Amino acid sequence: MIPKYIDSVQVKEILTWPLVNAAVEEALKAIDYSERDAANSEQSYKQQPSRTITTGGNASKLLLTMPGYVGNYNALNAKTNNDQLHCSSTLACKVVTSFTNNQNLQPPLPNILANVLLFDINTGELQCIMEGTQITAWRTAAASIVATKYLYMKRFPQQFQTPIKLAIIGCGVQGQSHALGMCATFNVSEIYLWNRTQSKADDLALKLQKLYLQNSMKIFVTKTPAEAVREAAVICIGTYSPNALINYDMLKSGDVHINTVGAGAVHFGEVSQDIYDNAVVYVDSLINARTELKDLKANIIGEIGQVIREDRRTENKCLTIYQSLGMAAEDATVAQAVYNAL
Ligand SMILES: NC(=O)C1=CN([C@@H]2O[C@H](COP(=O)(O)OP(=O)(O)OC[C@H]3O[C@@H](n4cnc5c(N)ncnc54)[C@H](OP(=O)(O)O)[C@@H]3O)[C@@H](O)[C@H]2O)C=CC1
Ligand SMILES: O=C([O-])C1=[NH+]CCC1
Repeated sequence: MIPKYIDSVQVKEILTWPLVNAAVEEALKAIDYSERDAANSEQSYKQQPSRTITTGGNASKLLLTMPGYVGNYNALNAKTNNDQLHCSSTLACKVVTSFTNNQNLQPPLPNILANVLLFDINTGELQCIMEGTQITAWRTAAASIVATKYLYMKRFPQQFQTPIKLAIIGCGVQGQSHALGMCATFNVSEIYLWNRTQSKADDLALKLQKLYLQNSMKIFVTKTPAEAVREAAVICIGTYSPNALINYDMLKSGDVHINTVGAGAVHFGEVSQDIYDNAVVYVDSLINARTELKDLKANIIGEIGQVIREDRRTENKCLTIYQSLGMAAEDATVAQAVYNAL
């Protein structure tokens, strides 16, 4: 069988926030294969060994391989208006590069470029190679959305309808997808945008203005990260900064939720140590956290998936962090949803 190639145009046509949020929530929720209860036929489970990171000459050029399996999960069917669930399994491997000089090329290329290999679950044949750059941008934001839903929005009686003030620190690919996904999913009353190069924050503000013309959402571009987070209840931060961009004194109170998805040489560092010192921290994957976050001094409570499975609530007034590394199971369920919809 010759595998199909599914390009970014085809992928983009299928991606919607309800579809991606649901697929990512299933991936996060699935229990680790080693902990599954074989007698429970209802249980979804996943296997995603620690990803490999290969340097392409130096630390600014990385290749990550991310294999993942999710079994027995509830998949939405995009062909039937996203509302019908069916039991599904998926096996995939994402190969993704992070080449941080790409943005300086003429014309520039995204720093993060990805492809997802999707396999036939019965025969192991390669079904398709799917362009995965958009999938990476959307699924990372979706994981932050799911984390915000469980770690922050559940504190309020009105839950997801509660108006929130949102800060976006870094308006690159991740900042943009976080802004668009958060505004599409939650009732964002005010959004504060900061980017080192201000023109990117201005462009994102214009895009949001056009999309939310009829809406009362207020949009601000700020000169500093401190101004952006001063009022914010939810903060999304996704940059390559090697130094912390926000610290504890900048926050409005200790009742804030932070999604941190990027960093410089390591997968953390854009948020200062005093924020970690005061926060309860959840990760997407403990397996990857054990290696990639081994130097992070933080109170890591566990995986966000456990909070979802137990429908557990965090305390009403606390500082929570969703420390995102990105995991293969998310890529697998989203790529499978796209493949099924074509
Ligand atoms: N957790 C996950 O699943 C994933 C994490 N990531 C991570 O997210 C981060 C962002 O990726 P992506 O959005 O694709 O990258 P982009 O290149 O699109 O954006 C990078 C952003 O970082 C900013 N930046 C870079 N250096 C600094 C600095 N020293 N100080 C302040 N801001 C800085 C850039 O600002 P400027 O515009 O001024 O250059 C830009 O806003 C990366 O760390 C990446 O590894 C990416 C994918 C998945
Ligand atoms: O999960 C992912 O795809 C990535 N995490 C960091 C760079 C890319």
